Amino acid sequence: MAAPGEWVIETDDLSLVYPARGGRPAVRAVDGVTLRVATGEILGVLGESGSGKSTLALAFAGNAQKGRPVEGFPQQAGGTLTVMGRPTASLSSRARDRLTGQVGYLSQNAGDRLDPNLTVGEAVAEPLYERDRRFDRKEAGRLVATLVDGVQLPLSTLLKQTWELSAGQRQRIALARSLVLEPRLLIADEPARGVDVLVRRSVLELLRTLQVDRRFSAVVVTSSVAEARAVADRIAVLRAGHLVGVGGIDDVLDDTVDPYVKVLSQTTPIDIIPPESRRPKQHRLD
Ligand SMILES: Nc1ncnc2c1ncn2[C@@H]1O[C@H](COP(=O)(O)OP(=O)(O)OP(=O)(O)O)[C@@H](O)[C@H]1O
Repeated sequence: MAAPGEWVIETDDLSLVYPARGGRPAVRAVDGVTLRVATGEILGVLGESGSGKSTLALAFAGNAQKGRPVEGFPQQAGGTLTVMGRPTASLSSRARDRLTGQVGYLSQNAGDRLDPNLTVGEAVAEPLYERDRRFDRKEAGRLVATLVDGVQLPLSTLLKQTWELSAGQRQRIALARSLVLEPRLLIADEPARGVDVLVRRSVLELLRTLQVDRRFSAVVVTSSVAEARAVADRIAVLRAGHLVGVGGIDDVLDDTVDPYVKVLSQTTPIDIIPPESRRPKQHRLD
């Protein structure tokens, strides 16, 4: 258990709302969530569709505020959220930009959203130049090559256009891109959702390997116990915006009386990676 001050994310009774817009009623997507993420751990977030996982991930990446939010982002309607020591509710826009720049965010479809006009090398390096137009080219090349190697793709990939890659390769490149600014915290929202089941696991295992090597903290939204086991130290389970379990995976699955968690806990054993196999030894190149 981490000592006080070693939490990279802390929420207390956090509620997140999408305000009413254009005739649509307001939606309370997250309701009264209290949890903490320790420095250096990966917290997996599980829950059925619509339970509030993506909304929580957006807030953890620094995108929720007290005032009226940008379209698509939630409003912090109650409670507190502190990310890397900074309460997020009423940051100035400059402080918010600084925070969102320090947190890596990987969305479900990040691979598909890579600019098709860029080479892979340019796509991975782009955040460096968005932050500092005069960033040293040699240093950028070194960082990008290390990351592309880290996501288990050959360096020849750097010269390809992003559209030339498979969906799984694109998602790996998106993972590399989300790490190029060397974030202390990565928020990954179902980072392998769009890719097929086998490749999906390899993306998650890669994320785990990179996290061990680079020692960042992470919150990873996943859709199955197997994926959570492959990647997370602890899990938090959401149901209809409420936190219904948090802790070690087996403890949460054993202890709960929540019907959704019960269903999760009955996932067939074949779907579950045994602990001794969690550290990937080899990666397939897809
Ligand atoms: N931009 C938005 N505007 C209004 N309501 C939204 C918005 N995004 C999500 N919601 C609503 O908030 C609730 C939680 O959605 P959220 O996407 O966080 O759930 P989720 O657990 O990530 O679901 P999924 O697994 O399907 O991605 C749902 O009722 C959803 O309809």
